[in-house]
Amino acid sequence: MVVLAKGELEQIALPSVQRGVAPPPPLAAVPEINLAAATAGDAEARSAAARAVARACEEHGFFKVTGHGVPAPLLARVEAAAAAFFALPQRDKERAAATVAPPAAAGSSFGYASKRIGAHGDLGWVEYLLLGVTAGAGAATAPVALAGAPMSASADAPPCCFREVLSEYIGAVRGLTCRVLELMAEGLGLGATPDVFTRLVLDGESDSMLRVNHYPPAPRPGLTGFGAHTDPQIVSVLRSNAAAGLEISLPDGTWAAVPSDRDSFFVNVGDAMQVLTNGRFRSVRHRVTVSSARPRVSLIFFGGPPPRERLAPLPGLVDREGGRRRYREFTWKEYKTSVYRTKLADNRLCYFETATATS
Ligand SMILES: O=C(O)CCC(=O)C(=O)O
Ligand SMILES: [Fe+2]
Repeated sequence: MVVLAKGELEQIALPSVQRGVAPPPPLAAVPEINLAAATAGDAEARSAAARAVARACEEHGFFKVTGHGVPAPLLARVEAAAAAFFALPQRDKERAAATVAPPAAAGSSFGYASKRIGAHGDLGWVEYLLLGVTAGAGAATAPVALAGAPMSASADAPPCCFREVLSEYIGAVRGLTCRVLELMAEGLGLGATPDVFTRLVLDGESDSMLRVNHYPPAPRPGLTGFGAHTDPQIVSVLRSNAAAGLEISLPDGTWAAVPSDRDSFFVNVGDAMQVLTNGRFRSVRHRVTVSSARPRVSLIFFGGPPPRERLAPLPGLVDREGGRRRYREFTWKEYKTSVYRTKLADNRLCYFETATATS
C-alpha cells in the first residue's frame, strides 16, 4: 500500500486515455437480466434467463442485473458512508488505512491508496479502499468478517459505523453474486452441479475482496481513472452512483461506454471464470475514464476462490470441445502471485494457456 503526502499527490502526471476526437459511443444494447423474474419460480423464465446470462458472458463477458433485491436504502447508506469516508482529511484516511489487516499475500495491496494502482507504476485519477472479505461458514447471508475496514467514516458518524454498513452490503452482494453464479452454471448446462461456482465464493477461505473507488471530479476530460484491465477473480459485481465512466472492450477491440445506472448492478466475468469455462466465457477488459464534473463512487465485490483451490477447465466443458483443454491447472495462489508481478494492462492468462490454446 502506498499513501502519498499531500504535495506529492498533485505532482503525479496522470495519463489521458488515448482516443480519437470522440469518446467511445455508449454500448448499444447492454445485456440485461431481471433476477426477480428469473428466480420467481417459473422454470421456463429461469431457463430463458440462464441462457441469456450465458450468451452475455460469451459475447461480452458483461451484463447488467436488475430486479436484484438489494434494498435501495442500503445502497443509499453505503454510498453516503463511502462518500463521507473519502471526504475526510487525507491524514484521517491514511490513519484509517493503518487499521487494515496486514496484506494476505506478498505484494497485495489491502488498505487505502491514492492514484497508485498496484506496485508497478500504474496510475489513475482514483483513490480507493481495498478490503479482504471472508464468508461465514457456508451461508450467503452469514455475518461478514471484514479484514479491517475502518471503524468509522467520520468522527461524528453515528455508532452505526462504516464497517457495519460495508458488512451489511457485502452480505447482500455476496448473496446476489451467488444467484448470478447459479444462473451461469445453469446456462452452461451444468445444472446438475448448481454449486460448481458458488462453493468457491462461499468457502470460509474464499479470497473475495471489496474495492471502494472514489474518482474525484476530473480537472480535464478524458483522464484515466482506472486503466484497462481484466479482473483476475471468478466474477465481479459492481455498483456505482450516477456518475458515468465505466467502459468495456468489445470483441472487435473497440471501446464502448456503459451508461451508469445506480439502481442496477453490473457483472464482469473474471479471468478465473474464463479458465473454468475453458475460454467459453470471456473475461472482459474494462477501464474507467473520468470526464465528469461529479465524483464517481463505485463498489466492486470480487468473488474469488480459496488460495489452495486448483483451477482448471471443467471436464464437462472440455469434453464438449473434443477434449481440447485451453488452460493448464494451477492454484489460485499461483495465479495471484503472477498477477502481482504484472502491470494492470497485462494479459496474465497467457502464462497459463496450453499449447493447444495457441495452435
Ligand atoms: O470503479 C469502477 O467503476 C471500476 C473499477 C474496476 O474495474 C476495478 O476496481 O477493478
Ligand atoms: Fe476491474
